Amino acid sequence: MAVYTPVSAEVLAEFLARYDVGELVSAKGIAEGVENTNYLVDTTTGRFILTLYEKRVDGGDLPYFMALLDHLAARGNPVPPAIKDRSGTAIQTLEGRPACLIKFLSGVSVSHPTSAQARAAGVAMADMHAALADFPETRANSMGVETWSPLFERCGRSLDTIAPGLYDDLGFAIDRVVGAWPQAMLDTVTIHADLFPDNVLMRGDAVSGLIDFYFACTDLRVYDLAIMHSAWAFDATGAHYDAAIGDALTAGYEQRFPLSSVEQAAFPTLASGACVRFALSRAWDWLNTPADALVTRKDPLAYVRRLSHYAPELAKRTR
Ligand SMILES: Nc1ncnc2c1ncn2[C@@H]1O[C@H](COP(=O)(O)OP(=O)(O)OP(=O)(O)O)[C@@H](O)[C@H]1O
Ligand SMILES: N[C@@H](CCO)C(=O)O
Repeated sequence: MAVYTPVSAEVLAEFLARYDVGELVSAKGIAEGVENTNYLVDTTTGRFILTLYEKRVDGGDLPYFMALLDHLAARGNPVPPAIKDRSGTAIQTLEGRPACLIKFLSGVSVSHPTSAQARAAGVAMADMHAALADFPETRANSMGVETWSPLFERCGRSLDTIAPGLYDDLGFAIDRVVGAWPQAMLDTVTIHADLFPDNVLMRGDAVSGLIDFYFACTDLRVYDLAIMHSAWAFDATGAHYDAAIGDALTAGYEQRFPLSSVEQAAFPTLASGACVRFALSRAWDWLNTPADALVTRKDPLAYVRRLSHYAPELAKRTR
């Protein structure tokens, strides 16, 4: 589920009256997603997404995210900008939450992408990076390399309740990956930082939407590709790597940004960093979400297992 904050039809109709979008026809909560409340809203003029930002999105970051979406949309990237109301305001407050009405994009996110879809998604990421080259705003990565050790320590020995020995194994991996992090050697740009298959909408083999920019930040460009690679090229358990998908994704990206020898050499470390980052955020959520909550908890171990592919030297310490 992802409706943390209910919005009644009356309140929504009043909210929509600020915009030139016609009148409310129907609204229903969207089950996918875990971070924010999302409604699919139909009006007499079209279809929209209403997002109410929950705990993980800081309202103070919304102007950055919305400027980023406007920048990309203006350059032809398939992203959903927020709709502005009659006074030109995009970021609103609804039921005590920051909220935006967002352009609806057609397409579906695929759970098992084909090579052709992975290639198209790699091209779409490269197009996005090219379009962001002149985006002037910056935002620190709230899940960046310097946050991993503190978050790891906040999880603490409770990690061993997820799997015996996880505290020692993940701590070992974090030390190695952070120690080898190639920060100064690579381009720093604006990145999406969470371009999982569920954040790419597709129509057939074509990308029709890139969504969920709420981790977007200023960080290493090839780290964005590494995050995407780690998210797309494994089965759900994280134990099985699909080389055809990984290669297609990278080949699509390299049409525009061929990886230099330095980037190729850094890639396993960057991808291991992605494994650490998502293992940690999932572990934190796992430990802090009651087992009977309506939200489906994501498996941290699926990311720990991916480390064996990118960093076999860490494998003996991971499962
Ligand atoms: N602009 C859009 N156009 C069409 N569908 C959208 C749009 N934005 C969101 N959706 C739909 O809503 C779902 C949830 O959106 P989103 O991934 O942004 O939510 P979230 O709670 O931030 O999720 P996540 O767990 O991925 O962080 C998506 O899977 C997609 O089906
Ligand atoms: N994409 C993330 C969740 C949202 O940040 C994950 O699968 O762990």
